[in-house]
Amino acid sequence: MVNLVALQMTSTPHVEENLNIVEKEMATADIERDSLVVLPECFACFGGKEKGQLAVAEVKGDGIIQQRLSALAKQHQCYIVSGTFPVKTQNPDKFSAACMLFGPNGELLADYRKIHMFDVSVNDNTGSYKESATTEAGNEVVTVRTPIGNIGLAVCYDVRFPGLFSAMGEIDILVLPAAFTQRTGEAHWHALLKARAIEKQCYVVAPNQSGVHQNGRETYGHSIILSPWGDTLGERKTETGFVSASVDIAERETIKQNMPVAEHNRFRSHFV
Ligand SMILES: O=C(O)CNC(=O)[C@H](CS)NC(=O)CCC(=O)C(=O)O
Repeated sequence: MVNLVALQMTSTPHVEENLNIVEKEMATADIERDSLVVLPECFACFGGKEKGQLAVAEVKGDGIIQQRLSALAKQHQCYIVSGTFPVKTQNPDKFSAACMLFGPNGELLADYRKIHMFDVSVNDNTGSYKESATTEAGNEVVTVRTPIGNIGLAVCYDVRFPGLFSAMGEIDILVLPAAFTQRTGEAHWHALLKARAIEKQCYVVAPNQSGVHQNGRETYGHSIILSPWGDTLGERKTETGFVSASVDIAERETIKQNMPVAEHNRFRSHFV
């Protein structure tokens, strides 16, 4: 069995404050060895000044956020997905949204950079979003084989693009850290995530930001864990805290044998 865990937060613009919340929540929860703990998008720094994240962006491999998450994974002997945090790029005016996976010995196992930029208008109190103004889009699909299963990494707005998940090929677990807005969350969060769980016949661990943030943005919460059949195994609608589910990855085999969609897919050649 594998213990899947999503941490819901209302992150602030302050890295130290957010790191302390993660460490406190993990200290109080009974995180089993080899659990997969997933943090939400922008867990370390959310909102604040327009370029708040730019100010705290780290160099890959050499930053306080990476060091603290690596140490936390080692301390709890678990896997930690870093939600996202800003990592410096060649462009001094932009960072990339890094979603890193740390293993139970603190080792860096994967480094995904959010591909789809949320440049949209939403009828909420923020109105228009222009993520590409400060964030450099990634361009690499990342999956990683681990002892607890094959893990695909995606972030927030990525969930709307089925081609990314087709390109991932066979995965047991999809992790999807998010900062979904209240408005689009009400409309699309559950439908999109259930669609990914059902079409990929995989588990989905989707921690979201929740509540009203210091910059006035409102995020939807409803962090959720879904089965390969699309059933809700756990959900946390509001407030900071964990949602978890203990699952048997082998259950996927029965679902796939009964409904071998990957083999029946007539468009498979288009992606992999
Ligand atoms: O910029 C920050 O401070 C934190 N980052 C975010 O909030 C990101 C980019 S603006 N949000 C999303 O991608 C929302 C996607 C979404 O809500 C949808 O696809 O409906």
